[in-house]
Amino acid sequence: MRHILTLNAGSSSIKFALFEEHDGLSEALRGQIEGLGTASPHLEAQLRGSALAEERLDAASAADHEAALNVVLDVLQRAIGRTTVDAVGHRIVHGGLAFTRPTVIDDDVLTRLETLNPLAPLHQPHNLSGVRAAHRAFADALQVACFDTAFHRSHPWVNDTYALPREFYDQGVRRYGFHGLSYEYVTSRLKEIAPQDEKGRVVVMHLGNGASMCAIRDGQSIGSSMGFTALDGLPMGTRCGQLDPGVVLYLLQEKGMTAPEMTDLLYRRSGLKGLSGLSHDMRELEAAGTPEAAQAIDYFVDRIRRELGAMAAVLAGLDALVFCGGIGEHAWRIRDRVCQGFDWLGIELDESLNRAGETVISAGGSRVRVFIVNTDEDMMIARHTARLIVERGNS
Ligand SMILES: Nc1ncnc2c1ncn2[C@@H]1O[C@H](COP(=O)(O)OP(=O)(O)O)[C@@H](O)[C@H]1O
Ligand SMILES: CC(=O)OP(=O)(O)O
Ligand SMILES: [Mg+2]
Repeated sequence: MRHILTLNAGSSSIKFALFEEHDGLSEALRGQIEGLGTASPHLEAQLRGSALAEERLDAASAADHEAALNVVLDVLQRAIGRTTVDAVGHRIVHGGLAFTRPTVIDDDVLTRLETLNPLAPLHQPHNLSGVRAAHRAFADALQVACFDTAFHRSHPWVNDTYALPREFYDQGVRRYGFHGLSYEYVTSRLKEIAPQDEKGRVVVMHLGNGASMCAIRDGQSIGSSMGFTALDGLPMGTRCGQLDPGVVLYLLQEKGMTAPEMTDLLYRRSGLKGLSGLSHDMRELEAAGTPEAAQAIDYFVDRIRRELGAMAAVLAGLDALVFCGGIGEHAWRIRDRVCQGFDWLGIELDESLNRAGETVISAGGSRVRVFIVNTDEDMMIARHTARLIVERGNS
Protein backbone atom coordinates (compact mmCIF):
# COMPACT_ATOMS: atom_id res chain seq x y z
CA MET A 1 0.00 0.00 0.00
CA ARG A 2 1.30 3.48 -0.91
CA HIS A 3 0.98 6.57 1.30
CA ILE A 4 0.52 9.96 -0.28
CA LEU A 5 0.61 13.13 1.75
CA THR A 6 -0.84 16.39 0.42
CA LEU A 7 -0.08 19.99 1.40
CA ASN A 8 -2.23 22.90 0.29
CA ALA A 9 -1.34 26.41 1.40
CA GLY A 10 -4.14 28.83 0.54
CA SER A 11 -4.02 32.53 1.36
CA SER A 12 -5.77 32.08 4.73
CA SER A 13 -5.33 28.38 5.43
CA ILE A 14 -3.03 25.37 5.26
CA LYS A 15 -4.79 22.12 4.48
CA PHE A 16 -3.16 18.70 4.74
CA ALA A 17 -4.17 15.08 4.22
CA LEU A 18 -2.78 11.56 4.10
CA PHE A 19 -4.19 9.14 1.55
CA GLU A 20 -3.67 5.39 1.36
CA GLU A 21 -3.53 3.94 -2.12
CA HIS A 22 -4.64 0.39 -2.53
CA ASP A 23 -7.18 -0.25 -5.28
CA GLY A 24 -7.96 3.48 -5.30
CA LEU A 25 -7.36 6.29 -2.88
CA SER A 26 -8.79 6.40 0.61
CA GLU A 27 -8.35 9.15 3.12
CA ALA A 28 -6.63 8.26 6.42
CA LEU A 29 -5.99 11.68 7.87
CA ARG A 30 -7.15 15.17 7.07
CA GLY A 31 -6.75 18.52 8.74
CA GLN A 32 -6.31 22.24 8.39
CA ILE A 33 -5.26 25.40 10.08
CA GLU A 34 -7.68 28.09 9.00
CA GLY A 35 -8.01 31.74 9.89
CA LEU A 36 -4.34 32.55 9.25
CA GLY A 37 -3.95 36.27 9.68
CA THR A 38 -6.92 36.53 12.08
CA ALA A 39 -6.72 36.83 15.88
CA SER A 40 -7.78 33.21 16.34
CA PRO A 41 -6.32 30.70 13.91
CA HIS A 42 -7.82 27.26 14.40
CA LEU A 43 -6.31 23.79 13.99
CA GLU A 44 -8.37 20.70 13.41
CA ALA A 45 -7.46 17.23 12.21
CA GLN A 46 -9.17 13.85 11.98
CA LEU A 47 -7.53 10.44 11.84
CA ARG A 48 -9.84 7.82 10.27
CA GLY A 49 -12.83 9.98 11.07
CA SER A 50 -11.99 10.55 14.76
CA ALA A 51 -10.72 13.82 16.18
CA LEU A 52 -6.94 13.94 16.26
CA ALA A 53 -6.48 17.61 17.07
CA GLU A 54 -8.88 20.48 17.68
CA GLU A 55 -7.58 23.69 19.15
CA ARG A 56 -7.59 27.42 18.86
CA LEU A 57 -4.00 28.42 18.30
CA ASP A 58 -2.61 31.51 19.91
CA ALA A 59 -1.92 34.08 17.22
CA ALA A 60 1.87 33.71 17.70
CA SER A 61 2.08 29.96 17.02
CA ALA A 62 0.34 30.52 13.69
CA ALA A 63 1.40 34.11 13.15
CA ASP A 64 2.20 33.39 9.53
CA HIS A 65 2.31 30.51 7.06
CA GLU A 66 5.83 29.45 8.12
CA ALA A 67 4.86 29.10 11.78
CA ALA A 68 1.64 27.31 10.84
CA LEU A 69 3.57 24.92 8.59
CA ASN A 70 5.70 23.86 11.56
CA VAL A 71 2.54 23.11 13.55
CA VAL A 72 1.18 21.07 10.62
CA LEU A 73 4.37 19.03 10.21
CA ASP A 74 4.47 18.36 13.93
CA VAL A 75 0.88 17.01 13.88
CA LEU A 76 1.66 14.94 10.79
CA GLN A 77 4.88 13.43 12.08
CA ARG A 78 3.28 12.46 15.39
CA ALA A 79 0.29 10.88 13.65
CA ILE A 80 2.21 9.12 10.91
CA GLY A 81 4.90 7.64 13.17
CA ARG A 82 6.95 5.10 11.26
CA THR A 83 4.69 4.89 8.21
CA THR A 84 6.70 5.44 5.02
CA VAL A 85 5.41 8.36 2.98
CA ASP A 86 5.95 7.53 -0.71
CA ALA A 87 5.12 10.94 -2.12
CA VAL A 88 4.08 14.41 -1.04
CA GLY A 89 1.78 16.22 -3.46
CA HIS A 90 1.82 20.01 -3.24
CA ARG A 91 -0.64 22.59 -4.46
CA ILE A 92 1.51 25.07 -6.37
CA VAL A 93 -0.54 28.07 -7.34
CA HIS A 94 1.44 29.35 -10.34
CA GLY A 95 2.92 27.13 -13.04
CA GLY A 96 3.56 29.96 -15.52
CA LEU A 97 4.21 29.11 -19.17
CA ALA A 98 6.44 26.12 -18.50
CA PHE A 99 4.46 23.93 -16.10
CA THR A 100 1.18 22.67 -17.50
CA ARG A 101 0.94 19.26 -15.83
CA PRO A 102 1.89 17.64 -12.50
CA THR A 103 5.67 17.57 -12.21
CA VAL A 104 8.24 15.90 -9.95
CA ILE A 105 10.09 18.63 -8.07
CA ASP A 106 13.88 18.65 -8.13
CA ASP A 107 16.27 21.54 -7.38
CA ASP A 108 15.98 22.88 -10.91
CA VAL A 109 12.16 22.84 -10.87
CA LEU A 110 12.16 24.51 -7.45
CA THR A 111 14.43 27.30 -8.71
CA ARG A 112 12.22 27.87 -11.75
CA LEU A 113 9.07 27.93 -9.62
CA GLU A 114 10.66 30.50 -7.33
CA THR A 115 10.88 32.94 -10.24
CA LEU A 116 7.06 32.97 -10.21
CA ASN A 117 6.88 34.17 -6.57
CA PRO A 118 6.18 37.79 -7.62
CA LEU A 119 3.15 36.58 -9.62
CA ALA A 120 1.49 34.99 -6.57
CA PRO A 121 2.94 36.62 -3.45
CA LEU A 122 0.20 35.35 -1.12
CA HIS A 123 0.71 31.74 -2.22
CA GLN A 124 3.79 30.72 -4.18
CA PRO A 125 6.43 31.45 -1.48
CA HIS A 126 4.34 29.48 1.04
CA ASN A 127 3.75 26.64 -1.42
CA LEU A 128 7.50 26.39 -1.98
CA SER A 129 8.29 26.62 1.76
CA GLY A 130 5.99 23.61 2.08
CA VAL A 131 8.05 21.77 -0.53
CA ARG A 132 11.30 22.47 1.34
CA ALA A 133 9.84 21.57 4.73
CA ALA A 134 8.30 18.34 3.39
CA HIS A 135 11.61 17.43 1.77
CA ARG A 136 13.35 17.88 5.15
CA ALA A 137 10.69 15.90 7.02
CA PHE A 138 10.17 13.12 4.42
CA ALA A 139 13.52 13.01 2.65
CA ASP A 140 12.87 9.79 0.70
CA ALA A 141 9.44 10.81 -0.58
CA LEU A 142 8.85 12.00 -4.14
CA GLN A 143 7.82 15.67 -4.07
CA VAL A 144 5.18 16.46 -6.70
CA ALA A 145 3.92 19.86 -7.85
CA CYS A 146 0.23 20.11 -8.86
CA PHE A 147 -0.64 23.44 -10.44
CA ASP A 148 -3.67 25.69 -10.00
CA THR A 149 -3.07 27.06 -13.49
CA ALA A 150 -2.91 23.70 -15.34
CA PHE A 151 -6.68 23.06 -15.72
CA HIS A 152 -7.07 26.36 -17.59
CA ARG A 153 -4.62 25.64 -20.37
CA SER A 154 -7.58 24.62 -22.55
CA HIS A 155 -8.68 28.29 -22.82
CA PRO A 156 -9.26 29.49 -26.36
CA TRP A 157 -6.81 32.23 -27.36
CA VAL A 158 -9.30 35.08 -26.82
CA ASN A 159 -9.65 34.05 -23.18
CA ASP A 160 -5.92 33.50 -22.78
CA THR A 161 -4.62 36.86 -23.95
CA TYR A 162 -4.74 40.57 -23.09
CA ALA A 163 -4.96 43.26 -25.76
CA LEU A 164 -1.30 44.18 -25.42
CA PRO A 165 1.31 44.08 -28.20
CA ARG A 166 1.83 40.45 -29.17
CA GLU A 167 5.33 40.11 -27.75
CA PHE A 168 3.87 40.27 -24.22
CA TYR A 169 1.75 37.16 -24.87
CA ASP A 170 4.81 35.39 -26.24
CA GLN A 171 6.72 36.33 -23.08
CA GLY A 172 4.02 34.74 -20.94
CA VAL A 173 1.81 37.69 -20.01
CA ARG A 174 -1.40 35.65 -20.25
CA ARG A 175 -4.67 34.98 -18.47
CA TYR A 176 -3.55 31.87 -16.59
CA GLY A 177 -6.51 31.47 -14.24
CA PHE A 178 -6.28 29.78 -10.82
CA HIS A 179 -8.17 27.42 -8.47
CA GLY A 180 -7.73 24.82 -11.24
CA LEU A 181 -7.37 21.87 -8.84
CA SER A 182 -10.68 22.84 -7.30
CA TYR A 183 -12.40 23.18 -10.69
CA GLU A 184 -10.99 19.86 -11.84
CA TYR A 185 -12.27 18.14 -8.71
CA VAL A 186 -15.70 19.76 -9.04
CA THR A 187 -15.87 18.67 -12.68
CA SER A 188 -15.14 15.07 -11.68
CA ARG A 189 -17.75 15.27 -8.90
CA LEU A 190 -20.33 16.68 -11.28
CA LYS A 191 -19.92 13.56 -13.42
CA GLU A 192 -21.19 11.56 -10.44
CA ILE A 193 -23.96 13.80 -9.13
CA ALA A 194 -25.19 15.23 -12.44
CA PRO A 195 -24.10 13.04 -15.35
CA GLN A 196 -26.55 14.92 -17.60
CA ASP A 197 -24.44 18.07 -17.15
CA GLU A 198 -21.11 16.43 -17.88
CA LYS A 199 -21.10 17.69 -21.48
CA GLY A 200 -23.02 20.83 -20.63
CA ARG A 201 -22.43 24.52 -20.06
CA VAL A 202 -21.35 24.96 -16.47
CA VAL A 203 -20.25 27.89 -14.33
CA VAL A 204 -18.37 27.04 -11.14
CA MET A 205 -17.91 29.68 -8.45
CA HIS A 206 -15.00 29.04 -6.11
CA LEU A 207 -15.74 31.54 -3.35
CA GLY A 208 -13.15 31.31 -0.59
CA ASN A 209 -10.65 33.77 0.77
CA GLY A 210 -9.45 33.84 -2.81
CA ALA A 211 -12.44 33.85 -5.16
CA SER A 212 -12.81 33.13 -8.84
CA MET A 213 -15.27 31.75 -11.37
CA CYS A 214 -14.74 29.32 -14.22
CA ALA A 215 -16.74 28.74 -17.39
CA ILE A 216 -16.64 25.07 -18.31
CA ARG A 217 -17.90 23.42 -21.49
CA ASP A 218 -17.68 19.70 -22.12
CA GLY A 219 -15.60 19.29 -18.94
CA GLN A 220 -12.96 21.79 -20.06
CA SER A 221 -12.19 25.26 -18.78
CA ILE A 222 -12.85 27.88 -21.43
CA GLY A 223 -12.52 30.97 -19.25
CA SER A 224 -11.58 32.16 -15.77
CA SER A 225 -12.27 35.41 -13.95
CA MET A 226 -8.66 35.41 -12.77
CA GLY A 227 -5.78 36.27 -15.06
CA PHE A 228 -2.01 36.72 -15.04
CA THR A 229 -2.16 36.77 -11.25
CA ALA A 230 -4.75 35.84 -8.64
CA LEU A 231 -5.66 39.54 -8.24
CA ASP A 232 -8.09 39.87 -11.12
CA GLY A 233 -11.83 39.21 -11.33
CA LEU A 234 -13.91 39.03 -8.16
CA PRO A 235 -13.06 41.04 -5.04
CA MET A 236 -11.61 38.72 -2.39
CA GLY A 237 -10.77 38.67 1.30
CA THR A 238 -7.96 41.21 0.90
CA ARG A 239 -7.50 41.44 -2.90
CA CYS A 240 -9.10 44.10 -5.08
CA GLY A 241 -10.34 42.00 -8.00
CA GLN A 242 -10.93 43.73 -11.34
CA LEU A 243 -9.41 47.22 -11.37
CA ASP A 244 -8.85 49.83 -14.06
CA PRO A 245 -5.06 49.75 -14.65
CA GLY A 246 -5.34 53.54 -14.83
CA VAL A 247 -5.85 53.53 -11.06
CA VAL A 248 -2.46 51.84 -10.64
CA LEU A 249 -0.78 54.38 -12.94
CA TYR A 250 -2.40 57.26 -11.09
CA LEU A 251 -1.31 56.02 -7.66
CA LEU A 252 2.24 55.33 -8.88
CA GLN A 253 2.72 58.52 -10.85
CA GLU A 254 0.60 61.12 -9.08
CA LYS A 255 0.49 59.85 -5.49
CA GLY A 256 4.09 58.69 -5.28
CA MET A 257 3.29 55.14 -4.22
CA THR A 258 6.12 52.66 -4.56
CA ALA A 259 5.78 49.21 -6.13
CA PRO A 260 5.97 47.41 -2.73
CA GLU A 261 3.30 49.75 -1.34
CA MET A 262 1.16 48.98 -4.38
CA THR A 263 1.62 45.24 -3.85
CA ASP A 264 0.57 45.61 -0.23
CA LEU A 265 -2.46 47.72 -1.19
CA LEU A 266 -3.78 45.42 -3.92
CA TYR A 267 -3.04 42.05 -2.29
CA ARG A 268 -3.44 42.71 1.43
CA ARG A 269 -5.47 45.86 2.11
CA SER A 270 -8.25 45.75 -0.46
CA GLY A 271 -11.25 43.53 -1.19
CA LEU A 272 -13.70 42.79 1.63
CA LYS A 273 -11.20 44.00 4.21
CA GLY A 274 -10.54 47.30 2.48
CA LEU A 275 -14.21 48.04 1.78
CA SER A 276 -15.47 47.04 5.22
CA GLY A 277 -12.55 48.52 7.15
CA LEU A 278 -13.17 45.56 9.42
CA SER A 279 -12.27 42.07 8.25
CA HIS A 280 -11.46 39.86 5.27
CA ASP A 281 -13.57 37.09 6.77
CA MET A 282 -17.12 36.67 5.45
CA ARG A 283 -18.35 35.21 8.76
CA GLU A 284 -17.25 38.35 10.60
CA LEU A 285 -18.78 40.62 7.97
CA GLU A 286 -22.14 38.82 8.08
CA ALA A 287 -22.16 39.15 11.87
CA ALA A 288 -20.97 42.77 11.96
CA GLY A 289 -24.05 44.60 10.73
CA THR A 290 -22.19 47.86 10.00
CA PRO A 291 -23.08 49.81 6.82
CA GLU A 292 -19.50 49.34 5.54
CA ALA A 293 -19.61 45.56 6.06
CA ALA A 294 -22.96 45.47 4.25
CA GLN A 295 -21.52 47.47 1.34
CA ALA A 296 -18.51 45.17 1.11
CA ILE A 297 -20.89 42.21 0.78
CA ASP A 298 -23.00 44.14 -1.77
CA TYR A 299 -19.93 44.73 -3.93
CA PHE A 300 -18.85 41.06 -3.66
CA VAL A 301 -22.30 39.84 -4.74
CA ASP A 302 -22.57 42.40 -7.55
CA ARG A 303 -19.26 41.40 -9.13
CA ILE A 304 -20.18 37.71 -8.98
CA ARG A 305 -23.49 38.45 -10.73
CA ARG A 306 -21.80 40.44 -13.50
CA GLU A 307 -19.31 37.66 -14.07
CA LEU A 308 -22.12 35.09 -14.14
CA GLY A 309 -23.89 37.09 -16.86
CA ALA A 310 -20.65 37.37 -18.84
CA MET A 311 -19.86 33.66 -18.53
CA ALA A 312 -23.40 32.66 -19.53
CA ALA A 313 -22.89 34.81 -22.66
CA VAL A 314 -19.54 33.17 -23.43
CA LEU A 315 -21.07 29.70 -22.94
CA ALA A 316 -24.16 30.70 -24.99
CA GLY A 317 -26.42 29.57 -22.16
CA LEU A 318 -26.19 27.72 -18.89
CA ASP A 319 -27.06 24.19 -17.77
CA ALA A 320 -25.55 24.03 -14.31
CA LEU A 321 -24.18 26.34 -11.65
CA VAL A 322 -21.94 25.14 -8.83
CA PHE A 323 -20.97 26.86 -5.59
CA CYS A 324 -17.81 25.80 -3.76
CA GLY A 325 -15.08 27.21 -1.46
CA GLY A 326 -15.54 28.35 2.14
CA ILE A 327 -18.14 31.01 1.27
CA GLY A 328 -19.77 29.09 -1.57
CA GLU A 329 -20.24 26.00 0.59
CA HIS A 330 -21.34 27.67 3.83
CA ALA A 331 -22.84 31.12 3.26
CA TRP A 332 -26.46 30.51 2.20
CA ARG A 333 -27.33 34.21 2.20
CA ILE A 334 -24.62 34.90 -0.36
CA ARG A 335 -25.82 32.01 -2.57
CA ASP A 336 -29.35 33.34 -2.31
CA ARG A 337 -28.35 36.88 -3.28
CA VAL A 338 -26.15 35.71 -6.16
CA CYS A 339 -29.06 33.78 -7.70
CA GLN A 340 -31.84 36.31 -7.08
CA GLY A 341 -33.47 37.74 -10.21
CA PHE A 342 -31.71 35.31 -12.54
CA ASP A 343 -34.96 33.59 -13.49
CA TRP A 344 -34.51 35.07 -17.01
CA LEU A 345 -31.46 32.83 -17.27
CA GLY A 346 -33.39 29.86 -15.88
CA ILE A 347 -31.98 29.89 -12.32
CA GLU A 348 -34.43 29.29 -9.51
CA LEU A 349 -33.29 28.30 -6.03
CA ASP A 350 -35.27 26.24 -3.53
CA GLU A 351 -35.06 28.39 -0.42
CA SER A 352 -35.09 25.59 2.12
CA LEU A 353 -32.63 23.37 0.22
CA ASN A 354 -30.33 26.36 -0.06
CA ARG A 355 -30.59 27.20 3.64
CA ALA A 356 -29.95 23.58 4.54
CA GLY A 357 -26.86 23.49 2.30
CA GLU A 358 -27.98 20.43 0.33
CA THR A 359 -26.06 19.16 -2.72
CA VAL A 360 -28.86 20.16 -5.12
CA ILE A 361 -30.30 23.58 -4.20
CA SER A 362 -32.27 24.49 -7.33
CA ALA A 363 -36.07 24.30 -7.33
CA GLY A 364 -37.73 21.34 -9.06
CA GLY A 365 -38.72 23.45 -12.09
CA SER A 366 -35.46 25.35 -12.44
CA ARG A 367 -34.03 25.02 -15.96
CA VAL A 368 -30.50 25.51 -14.60
CA ARG A 369 -29.50 22.97 -11.96
CA VAL A 370 -27.68 24.54 -9.02
CA PHE A 371 -25.33 22.54 -6.80
CA ILE A 372 -23.10 22.90 -3.76
CA VAL A 373 -19.97 20.78 -4.05
CA ASN A 374 -17.58 20.47 -1.14
CA THR A 375 -14.47 20.99 -3.16
CA ASP A 376 -11.44 18.83 -2.44
CA GLU A 377 -8.21 20.19 -3.86
CA ASP A 378 -6.36 17.69 -1.65
CA MET A 379 -8.03 14.66 -3.25
CA MET A 380 -7.22 16.11 -6.68
CA ILE A 381 -3.57 16.55 -5.67
CA ALA A 382 -3.49 12.95 -4.41
CA ARG A 383 -5.01 11.66 -7.68
CA HIS A 384 -2.44 13.54 -9.77
CA THR A 385 0.40 12.38 -7.53
CA ALA A 386 -0.72 8.74 -7.65
CA ARG A 387 -1.00 8.92 -11.46
CA LEU A 388 2.49 10.40 -11.75
CA ILE A 389 3.98 7.60 -9.61
CA VAL A 390 2.41 5.04 -11.97
CA GLU A 391 3.60 6.91 -15.09
CA ARG A 392 7.16 6.98 -13.74
CA GLY A 393 6.97 3.27 -12.94
CA ASN A 394 5.85 2.55 -16.52
CA SER A 395 8.47 4.70 -18.24
N1 LIG B 1 -20.34 29.37 7.77
C1 LIG B 1 -19.79 30.32 7.02
N2 LIG B 1 -20.50 31.41 6.65
C2 LIG B 1 -19.96 32.39 5.91
N3 LIG B 1 -18.68 32.36 5.45
C3 LIG B 1 -17.93 31.30 5.78
C4 LIG B 1 -18.44 30.22 6.58
N4 LIG B 1 -17.44 29.30 6.72
C5 LIG B 1 -16.36 29.79 6.05
N5 LIG B 1 -16.65 30.97 5.48
C6 LIG B 1 -15.76 31.87 4.73
O1 LIG B 1 -14.95 31.18 3.80
C7 LIG B 1 -13.73 31.95 3.57
C8 LIG B 1 -12.53 31.01 3.59
O2 LIG B 1 -12.65 30.11 2.53
P1 LIG B 1 -11.59 28.94 2.25
O3 LIG B 1 -11.98 28.34 0.94
O4 LIG B 1 -11.55 28.03 3.42
O5 LIG B 1 -10.24 29.77 2.22
P2 LIG B 1 -8.89 29.64 1.40
O6 LIG B 1 -9.10 30.44 0.16
O7 LIG B 1 -7.83 30.19 2.28
O8 LIG B 1 -8.70 28.16 1.06
C9 LIG B 1 -13.71 33.01 4.69
O9 LIG B 1 -14.14 34.26 4.17
C10 LIG B 1 -14.75 32.51 5.67
O10 LIG B 1 -15.33 33.53 6.40
C1 LIG C 1 -5.48 31.19 -6.04
C2 LIG C 1 -6.15 31.56 -4.78
O1 LIG C 1 -6.65 32.65 -4.65
O2 LIG C 1 -6.18 30.61 -3.81
P1 LIG C 1 -6.88 30.71 -2.35
O3 LIG C 1 -8.33 30.86 -2.60
O4 LIG C 1 -6.56 29.39 -1.70
O5 LIG C 1 -6.30 31.90 -1.65
MG1 LIG D 1 -8.43 27.88 -1.05
